[in-house]
Amino acid sequence: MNGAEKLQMRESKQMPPQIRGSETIRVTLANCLLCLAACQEIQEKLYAEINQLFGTDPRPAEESDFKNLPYLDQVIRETLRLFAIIPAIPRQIENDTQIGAHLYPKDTILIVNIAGIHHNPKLYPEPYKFNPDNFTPEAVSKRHRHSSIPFSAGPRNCIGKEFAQLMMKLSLVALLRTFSFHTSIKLEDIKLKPGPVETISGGYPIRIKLRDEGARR
Ligand code: HEM
Repeated sequence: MNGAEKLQMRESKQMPPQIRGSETIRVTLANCLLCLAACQEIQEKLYAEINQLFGTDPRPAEESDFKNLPYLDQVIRETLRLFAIIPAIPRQIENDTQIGAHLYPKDTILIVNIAGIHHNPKLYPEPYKFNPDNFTPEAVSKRHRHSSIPFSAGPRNCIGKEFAQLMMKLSLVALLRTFSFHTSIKLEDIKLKPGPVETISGGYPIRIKLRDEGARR
């Protein structure tokens, strides 16, 4: 079986279509723009990083640029922490398994609570605040490597992870170079709507402004 056939088989047998497609990217990008609109100082810090790299050069971003945009990476990782769009995943265990004080018999279905991990105050002291500094190299080095798992972990993790991150970075750079985003919504007032991909209930208003011609690159 070649790589494409394997991917097709995994897609058709395992996952609801929303989880494996562009829906995940669309929802995460919308969540990210809302976070940036609600936190202007973070949006401007990100814009400054992008502006410093591109200056007056009108060329579009490409993959090799992203090693020079560390704050962009932090912003996306923090968005996926705060809004774990796939908040939980099931796992059926193959053998009797001891976890802490509990012995789970073979075939038990356990739920990995991704959102619970991401909002654990022992890992993130202010779990409901949008704070990309949760993902500075220093902060990451102090936490367990599975303290942020929006794409799951292990051999069955998300096969589209790299593609999704690339698409989100390309889109955000293009959007932020041209527009600024504004809202009066407070992130703490947002309600989530459960589904295969968790979205924000009822939508939310964002004002999009064209950046000044002088500031725009
Ligand atoms: C922000 C974007 C995305 C997030 C947060 C995300 C998250 C996840 C998660 C949590 C899983 C479950 C893995 C598990 O059960 O351990 C998964 C599986 C999967 N994802 Fe994604 N995903 C995203 C984008 C994508 C994209 C763009 C594609 C396709 C190009 C994709 C393809 C898949 C496939 C095929 C699986 C099933 C893997 C398997 O069962 O072996 N995902 N994803």
